[in-house]
Amino acid sequence: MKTFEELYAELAEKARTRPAGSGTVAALDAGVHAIGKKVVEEAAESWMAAEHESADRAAEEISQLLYHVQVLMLARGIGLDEVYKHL
Ligand SMILES: N=c1c2ncn([C@@H]3O[C@H](COP(=O)(O)OP(=O)(O)OP(=O)(O)O)[C@@H](O)[C@H]3O)c2ncn1[C@@H]1O[C@H](COP(=O)(O)O)[C@@H](O)[C@H]1O
Repeated sequence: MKTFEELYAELAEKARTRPAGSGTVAALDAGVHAIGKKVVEEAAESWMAAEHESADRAAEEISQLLYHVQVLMLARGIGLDEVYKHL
């Protein structure tokens, strides 16, 4: 288990070191447009799971949404603080 902040730190490190086999590195290389499409796809899956499936399934889809949102942030060079200041 990891927190939102711990996942962001892990993904930022992947972006910096670019290890072979990293899905995050592949997503970053695909670019903002492709990442944005994944965000929308996972948002829809989160909505459908919340409406029609168990809370655990919805939580799983939401975790994937949060992952792709973080990848989008990294692709645009947006840090956690830049988002938090708007909360
Ligand atoms: N938390 C996640 C995470 N959540 C979602 N995903 C990606 O999002 C996809 C969502 O799964 P779906 O089944 O909904 O999508 P899919 O359509 O089957 O998948 P695709 O064919 O579109 O890839 C997964 O296949 C993963 O590619 C994630 N990929 C990585 N992480 C974590 O990110 C960290 C870095 O991962 P790597 O960069 O791969 O090393 C690790 O701690 C991972 O656990």
